[in-house]
Amino acid sequence: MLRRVASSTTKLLQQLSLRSTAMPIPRPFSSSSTSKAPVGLNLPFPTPTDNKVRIVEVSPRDGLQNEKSLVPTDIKCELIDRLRETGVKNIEVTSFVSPKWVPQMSDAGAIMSHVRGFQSGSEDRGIEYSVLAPNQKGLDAALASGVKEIAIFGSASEGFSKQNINCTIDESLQRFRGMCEKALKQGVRVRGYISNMCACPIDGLVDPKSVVRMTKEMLEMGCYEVSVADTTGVATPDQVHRTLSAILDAGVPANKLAAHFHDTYGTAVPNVLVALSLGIRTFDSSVSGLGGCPYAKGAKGNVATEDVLYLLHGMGWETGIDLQKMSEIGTWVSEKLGRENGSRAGKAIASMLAQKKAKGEVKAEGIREALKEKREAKL
Ligand SMILES: CC(C)(COP(=O)([O-])OP(=O)([O-])OC[C@H]1O[C@@H](n2cnc3c(N)ncnc32)[C@H](O)[C@@H]1OP(=O)([O-])[O-])[C@@H](O)C(=O)NCCC(=O)NCCSC(=O)C[C@@](C)(O)CC(=O)[O-]
Repeated sequence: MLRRVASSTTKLLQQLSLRSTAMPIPRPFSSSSTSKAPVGLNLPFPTPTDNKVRIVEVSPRDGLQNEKSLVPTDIKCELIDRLRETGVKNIEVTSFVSPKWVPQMSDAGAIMSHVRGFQSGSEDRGIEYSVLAPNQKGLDAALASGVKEIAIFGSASEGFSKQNINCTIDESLQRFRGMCEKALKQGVRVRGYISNMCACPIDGLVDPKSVVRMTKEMLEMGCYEVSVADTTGVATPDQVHRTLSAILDAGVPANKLAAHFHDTYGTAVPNVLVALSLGIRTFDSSVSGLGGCPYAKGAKGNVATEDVLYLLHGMGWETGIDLQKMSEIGTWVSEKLGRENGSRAGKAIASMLAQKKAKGEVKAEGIREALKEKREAKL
């Protein structure tokens, strides 16, 4: 997400009547929009028949695509290797996009040849690896690299569509149709992404109708699921509720949707809760909250996987992912990239473990006991 979008302080700021700070604060939305506040939020606790949530770990792609310095390919491969040990079943590993615009992803072929190593051998643990493809050229390169799943990505707003993928919404849908046809014929699954589910950094507020239309078209053309994204992390839970409800009210089943939140204003975890309360059971997230929005200084990355896991596991939802291992990856990758760990849960867990270890009270793998002790101490 890129060049053509660099100085986007325009309509959204005007609509929000805010100072031209790095990112607009989305507070005035509710007064100016026609949205009705949700009547009440029923906390989404699991039941014996509905207790599983699927996490799509997007750190190798969305988490790294905006890193300023090129991350060495072997670090990316090690990140994937480590993620494989956590129990996560979906990893978005890279994207076949123009290296002119996203040099960080220019090693997509090398990443896929690493991934092919597990897919072809006995190492396959039922993990699905996906890659982004923006056009036929990207699709052909992805297919040649042996992918089994691609993700196409469009925007619910025209401004962003033109700047990110160099075409209008209509053109993008037409392009995606051809890509889907070709991928599906070769037995490759297709996932759809829709950016700017509530607001666009260029066009301002986004009409849910546009998100509904794109979701329906992407499903019709053969996407097995559509991930609806708050690209710049400005949406508040009422806005997310409004847009997701509009999609569901249009007849799209919740199990065909995923939610993809960024955490610029700290609303990503509450937004996960809202999506969960509406029946959505698939969430994209990035270890240690890696990622960032190139459109606005100060914008943060994807919602941190550790924060989502802490929320879900604490409420009784099952993800099959080991929070301790994920937190350790968060610490490791933050150090490798010279970044602060962007996960609150990850940092808290790391510091609790460090204290315990310093006192000789816990071994490296003893975090579950440490968390249990903490919980019992609270009771
Ligand atoms: C959109 C296009 C494809 C338009 O590509 P284009 O229409 O060909 O125009 P262009 O001017 O951008 O093309 C520039 C050069 O890239 C080449 N090119 C063109 N396509 C490819 C390709 N697939 N692989 C390799 N090279 C490619 C193309 O042939 C040309 O080569 P040149 O003639 O200069 O030598 C290109 O601009 C591009 O790849 N842009 C990058 C888009 C991108 O990666 N955006 C970020 C990911 S989306 C995202 O993060 C949102 C998401 C999914 O996370 C959800 C959310 O949070 O919102």
